[in-house]
Amino acid sequence: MIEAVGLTKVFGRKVAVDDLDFVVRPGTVTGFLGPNGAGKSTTMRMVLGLDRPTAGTATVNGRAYAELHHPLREVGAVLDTRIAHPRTTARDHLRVLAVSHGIPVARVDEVLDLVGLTEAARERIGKFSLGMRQRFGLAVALLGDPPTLLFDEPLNGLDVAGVHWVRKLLRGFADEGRTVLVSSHLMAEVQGTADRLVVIGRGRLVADARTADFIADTVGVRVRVETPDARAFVDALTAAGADVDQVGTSVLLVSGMERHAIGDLAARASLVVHGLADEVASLEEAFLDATESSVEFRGKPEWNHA
Ligand SMILES: Nc1ncnc2c1ncn2[C@@H]1O[C@H](COP(=O)(O)OP(=O)(O)OP(=O)(O)O)[C@@H](O)[C@H]1O
Repeated sequence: MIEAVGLTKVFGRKVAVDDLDFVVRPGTVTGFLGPNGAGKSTTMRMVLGLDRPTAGTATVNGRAYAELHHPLREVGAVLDTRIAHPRTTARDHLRVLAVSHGIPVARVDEVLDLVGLTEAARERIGKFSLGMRQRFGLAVALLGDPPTLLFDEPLNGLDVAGVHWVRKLLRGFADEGRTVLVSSHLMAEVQGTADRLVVIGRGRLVADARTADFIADTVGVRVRVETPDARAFVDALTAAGADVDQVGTSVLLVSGMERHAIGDLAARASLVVHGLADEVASLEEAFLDATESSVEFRGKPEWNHA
C-alpha cells in the first residue's frame, strides 16, 4: 500500500504538491492523473525517497522509502530512464544493481527476457530508442520482483504492441495482488486499465475514487436513444423533465431519466425505438471537466493564421 498524508512539496515559491492525502491499495491498478505540472512526478519522487517532503509523509507499507530494508525488492519504479549511464549496456547496469541489492544475478536475464530486450542486452543504453528505454526502465523496476510498482508515463514511445503488452502486464501485476500506481496522459488507456484513480490539479487532490464512479459522478450517466421519431421523442422527453441532446437526425443523448423509464415513455407515446443503451462517458471528458479549473498550461483554442 502506498499512502500520502498531508504530503506537501514547495520549491522556492512554487507549491508543487499541496497537502495531498491518498491511499493506493494492493490488487488494483490505480491511475495517477493530472494536467501538466500538477505534481505527479514530484509526488512519485517523494514516495521513492528522491525528494524530501516539505511537510507530511509518503510511505510504502507504512514506512518511508529510506527506512525500507530491501528497497528494490519492496518497490519498483519506472521514472526517468536517463539515469543509467549511456555507455553502459542494459545487462551490465542490471547486474550491478542486482549485486548491490542482494538480488540473484540470474534474475537479470529473466527480466531482460520478460521485457523483450534479450537481443539488445549487450547494446549500449545510449543507443536505445524511446520504446527500448521504456522496456529497460521496466526491467529495472521488476528486478527485485517487488509487490509495489510505480510507473511514470510507461506508455510513452511504445508501439501499439508495446502498449498492449504493458496494459496486460499492469493488469497481471494487480491480479497477483501487487500495488500498482501509474501516471499517464493517455485517458483511453487509463480508462481501460485502471480500477481506481487519484486525480490531482495544481498539487491538490481532485478525486480519489473508482474509475467508474469518477466518470459517473463527474459527467453523469446518459442514455443513447436511436429513433426515427426524433422530433416527437425530444418533445415527450423534455415534457417529462429529461435533458436531451440531439446528436444526429435519429440519435438522442438523454440525461436525467433512466433507460427503462425512457422505454416505458416510448411505449406509452407509441414512439418507435431502434436502440436504447446506457452511454459510457469517456474518462477524457470526465478528466477535462474535473480539472478544468486547475489547468496551468493551456494552448490557444486555435491557430492564429493572421
Ligand atoms: N526540482 C524542481 N525545482 C523547481 N520546481 C520544480 C522542480 N520539480 C518540479 N518542479 C515544479 O513543480 C511543479 C510540478 O511538477 P511535476 O513534474 O511534479 O508535474 P507533473 O504532474 O509530473 O507534470 P507533467 O505531466 O507535465 O510531467 C511544476 O510547476 C514544476 O515546474
